[in-house]
Amino acid sequence: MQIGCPKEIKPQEFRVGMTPAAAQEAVAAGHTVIVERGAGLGAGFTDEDYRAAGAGIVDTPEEIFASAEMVVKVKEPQPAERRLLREGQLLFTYLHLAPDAAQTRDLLDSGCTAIAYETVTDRNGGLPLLAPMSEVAGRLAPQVGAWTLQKANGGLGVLLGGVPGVRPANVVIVGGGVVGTAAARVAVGMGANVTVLDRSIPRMSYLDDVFMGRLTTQFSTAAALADLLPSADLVIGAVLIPGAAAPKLVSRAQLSTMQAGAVLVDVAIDQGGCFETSRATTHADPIYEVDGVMHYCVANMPGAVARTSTQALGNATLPFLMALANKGWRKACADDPHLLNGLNVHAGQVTYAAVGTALGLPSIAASEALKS
Ligand SMILES: NC(=O)C1=CN([C@@H]2O[C@H](COP(=O)(O)OP(=O)(O)OC[C@H]3O[C@@H](n4cnc5c(N)ncnc54)[C@H](O)[C@@H]3O)[C@@H](O)[C@H]2O)C=CC1
Ligand SMILES: CC(=O)C(=O)O
Ligand SMILES: [Mg+2]
Repeated sequence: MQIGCPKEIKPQEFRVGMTPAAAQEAVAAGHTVIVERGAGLGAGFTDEDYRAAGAGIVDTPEEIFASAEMVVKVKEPQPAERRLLREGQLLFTYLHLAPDAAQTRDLLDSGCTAIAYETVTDRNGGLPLLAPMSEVAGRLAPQVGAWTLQKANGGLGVLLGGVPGVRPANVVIVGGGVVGTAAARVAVGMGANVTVLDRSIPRMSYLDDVFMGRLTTQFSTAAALADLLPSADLVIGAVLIPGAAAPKLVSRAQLSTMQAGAVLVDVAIDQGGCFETSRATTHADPIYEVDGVMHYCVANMPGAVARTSTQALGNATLPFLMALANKGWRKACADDPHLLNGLNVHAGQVTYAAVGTALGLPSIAASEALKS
């Protein structure tokens, strides 16, 4: 199979879809890999590294999209990339379609087959291609929250860990999954007073066990969150209903109950955000203020630490990438129901129910797409 890896073009996105190690494995299995010139530089990989792995270097994204049977990326295709997608072409990347009607329409119109990293599952009920980036974004969330809390950035002027004689910051983490747990680990490590809200009792039981009294868990209801907001210094949004638009858990009216200069970090922004006032921002301009409350809503947080993130993502995607290349997407998905769960769009149809529901579009079962 011809596999193509273009340079990411989302603002300040320095990750790359394939590492030289992944290219080397694909080439060793008999596939052809083409990589756009400079695609790996932001993550620390030179064109020479890819050449040494047996990949070809091409100058433009047009060359990649024109000849690759499978395009491997990190972020959802941007409008200029969507114009290059072809009927029958396989796209393997993050998509986050539920909050993104324009992208969904373009993918449907292109006739491509698109497998979304974020809805591929594993046998433990996890999301193995989302998890590595959630580990990164979760660890970054208290770090960027602490930065935003600094006075010069519009924040309260509160140090997360406090100092002897002065209380630490109150950090509320909504959603105790992969992002929430990673965020809790760092926030606890920085000395903050941490509360994690979730609706899964087994999840809270796990957190209670591993943190051994270093944080508080609370069942997530509107009332519980309303109680915590007035004293919260930093609120981290980390909920997920897989494939679906994030539920809005803090309304605009509730911002007035918070302290001026308190900070919301909405990690769930890639699924539309879990605070009513969230709108996606970029690393170039990450924060804004609404009603006195600072918001950080970068949809590609792991791009900030592109070296770590590219390696972590590449480790997780490689087995699936190899299955897709070796068997073709139909057989790979027929053999692996977890990979089939990643199928979001095929030949002009939505193949993931939560995406169809969020956007008011008809959808077919992914298993039906295997037959067409
Ligand atoms: N902005 C960025 O750069 C990145 C964003 N993300 C996003 O972060 C979000 C969280 O991802 P993961 O932690 O991997 O998901 P996860 O599935 O591991 O955890 C989500 C948690 O939310 C809980 N939850 C669901 N509804 C809830 C509610 N109403 N209140 C409280 N908790 C609730 C679930 O029980 C689960 O424990 C996703 O939207 C993901 O796409 C992930 C990586 C990077
Ligand atoms: C998960 C995601 O959207 C990211 O890593 O950018
Ligand atoms: Mg995203």
